[in-house]
Amino acid sequence: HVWHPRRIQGHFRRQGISGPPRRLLAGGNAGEIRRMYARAAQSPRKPEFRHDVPGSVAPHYAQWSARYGQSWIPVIATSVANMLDRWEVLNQKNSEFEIDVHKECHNFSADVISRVAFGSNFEEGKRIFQLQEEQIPLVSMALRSLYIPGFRFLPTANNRKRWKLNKEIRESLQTLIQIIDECKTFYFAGKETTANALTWAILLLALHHDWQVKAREEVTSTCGMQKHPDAEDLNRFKLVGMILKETLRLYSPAALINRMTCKDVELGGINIPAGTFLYMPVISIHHDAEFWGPDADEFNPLRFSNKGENPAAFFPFGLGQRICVGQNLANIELKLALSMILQRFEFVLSPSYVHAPRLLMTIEPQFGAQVLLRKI
Ligand code: HEM
Repeated sequence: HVWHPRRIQGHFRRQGISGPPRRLLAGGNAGEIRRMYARAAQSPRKPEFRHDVPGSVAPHYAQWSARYGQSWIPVIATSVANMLDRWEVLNQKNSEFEIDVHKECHNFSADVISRVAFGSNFEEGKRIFQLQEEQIPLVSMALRSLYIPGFRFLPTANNRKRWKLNKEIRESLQTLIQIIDECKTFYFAGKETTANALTWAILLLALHHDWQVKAREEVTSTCGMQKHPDAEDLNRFKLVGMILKETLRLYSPAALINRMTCKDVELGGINIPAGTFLYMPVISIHHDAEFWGPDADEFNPLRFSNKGENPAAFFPFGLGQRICVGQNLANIELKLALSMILQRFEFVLSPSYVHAPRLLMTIEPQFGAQVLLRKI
């Protein structure tokens, strides 16, 4: 009873998440919560009919979240900082040095999804990510090849390899937690998409140096060159936000969204029978000159400067009931990582970078994303 809360508190502290101090033998923070409610109830009645409800209804949340912050940001910032510290070590001669940011971004987003969703770090989840990475080309091939009913049950070499990987992933996760399939989606959806979005954002800013300079100015004028951005800083990063949207438009990691009709439907005046496999071509809609104008294929973050977005033309996170549950996390993660990279490094494309976007479940640079960095 006494040790368990301390262990839990230690567990969160190690991940950079602090909270109110624990009171020994007082039922955790229950006493403090009771006092906060009592104070809220005694505070003078307000003459006006105002709607600032949370302070009276959830006083402990209002006060603690203001004092200790919301949890993702410091955790993710620690993860970015670890990556950037490693980059600095590579830069011992204090000159320009090359990094494949594609690999780096994958390790980073793997670390983040492990920490925020599973409470472990990348080292512990490594085997699961390796196995899922091996699965990507197999699944990608299976999706593209001719469909023969029952084929996926035949013991072909490819299928046997898929089954074996699946079994190993399942066994690795079983030791961690019980809701296996949800966890597989979380690991995969949380890592690949975000890693590739960050990779493309870095490549685009390496190519468009003017935007890199403007974005860096925005970041450093808001929170300097040292401080890890907090939630309020992130809200002020308008240009960084526009750059990320433009990245998600041009290189939408989820390039195609699949659906299978479960009953006969009519769509746009066409009858579609049950069991038809449909693609929503997100990437093509994001590049449609009819909607975006003649510069649809150009990098122009300004197009996101004022007007609200049209969800029929811009939906990198999907739409409707199955919209991405990780959208919020992804946006915070991308903004934090990009702004912290801008604080510490200047970068240009390396001559060894070869532009070859390809779809392998998500859109990735086929030969890596080599950029030359220089510490600021
Ligand atoms: C830039 C990053 C990301 C992009 C572009 C993205 C995109 C998407 C899209 C388009 C869908 C809908 C798929 C469909 O309708 O069939 C989706 C679903 C999903 N995403 Fe993301 N995602 C991103 C990051 C994340 C992260 C960080 C997580 C993990 C926390 C995550 C977890 C999920 C899950 C669990 C679903 C399935 C939701 C459901 O079916 O109800 N995603 N994502």
